[in-house]
Amino acid sequence: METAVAPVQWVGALDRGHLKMLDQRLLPAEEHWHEMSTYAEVADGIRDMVIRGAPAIGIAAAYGVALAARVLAVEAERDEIEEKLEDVYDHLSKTRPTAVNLFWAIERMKRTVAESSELDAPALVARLFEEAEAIFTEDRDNNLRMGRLGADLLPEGAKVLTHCNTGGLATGGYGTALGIIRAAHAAGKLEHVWVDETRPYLQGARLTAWECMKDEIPCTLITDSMAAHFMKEGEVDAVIVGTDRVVANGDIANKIGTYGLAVLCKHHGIPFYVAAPVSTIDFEAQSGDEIPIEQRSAREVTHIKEQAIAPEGVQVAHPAFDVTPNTLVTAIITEEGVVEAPYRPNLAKLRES
Ligand SMILES: CSC[C@H]1O[C@H](OP(=O)(O)O)[C@H](O)[C@@H]1O
Repeated sequence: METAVAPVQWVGALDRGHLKMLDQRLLPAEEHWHEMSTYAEVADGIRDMVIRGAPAIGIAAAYGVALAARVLAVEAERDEIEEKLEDVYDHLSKTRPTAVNLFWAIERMKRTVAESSELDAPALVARLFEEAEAIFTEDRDNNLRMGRLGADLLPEGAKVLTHCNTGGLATGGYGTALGIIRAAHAAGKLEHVWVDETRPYLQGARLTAWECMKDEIPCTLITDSMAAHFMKEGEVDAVIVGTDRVVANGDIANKIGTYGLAVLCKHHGIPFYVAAPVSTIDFEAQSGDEIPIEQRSAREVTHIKEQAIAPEGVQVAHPAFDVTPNTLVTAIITEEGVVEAPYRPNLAKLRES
């Protein structure tokens, strides 16, 4: 039975309910859900990585817009709501810069408002909650399709290595790369998953290992520095990662450490697959050079929880993502199909989907 946990859940009636958000900073030790009723709370949750993962960030932002409209509708008429939502879009879009799903979801909510000019304020609020729910359920359905397509690429008895967390916690509740791993496991094709701990934020150790153990997927936690060794020992048949942004030429941004895995795969002749819903494709950006790379705090590198693991005042670099050139990508697995090089024309076909 699939036990993938969705990172957000709407609870209660639309007019009185709230958004539950699982605090992923506390996993695996504690499952704590925040109750959110304002877009500012949702924005803080995204910025502080209470919720993280490209699709999950987009879903949360969509609910943030709907919550904002609900508050505005108490006193404002429809047209004033549309005007005031501009500040909400701006506030949410400034939370994190790399995952394109955030901007994709905000734009989709903005388009929904523009296309609902005939609705009065209460009806507009209801329509926005409907759209946020659609973004959520479409993502999970896309994950399931992506999972099946990706699992078909793997050999029987596959030993797969993955990086960061791309499971239910990062999406609408099934996963992109971890969704493929889930599907392969369900099909009896998966022997083993090597789970990169993914320093410094430890999404692999804290989140992916937690999801795999809940689903009884055989996994081994390794430090990021061990990946090369296991590839050299012939213990890795494929690497599957998620992504925060695919651009028009097939370059991809993903959690820091991904580029190194792609180079290792090239050296060892191991397929390097990227799992990406179409919502993660930025068709406007032409190459990876255009992808904004989030720089996060020094403390996330120098401390684990409250324990310092480096001398106070040491200089720290913390790019949270890196860019892998399309030349190192074996295939991009989307819900619309498996995309191979040449990426620019083949990705462009997805634009109409
Ligand atoms: C389903 S793709 C998730 C993607 O997002 C992660 O970044 P973060 O944990 O900082 O939001 C990582 O890059 C994953 O591949």
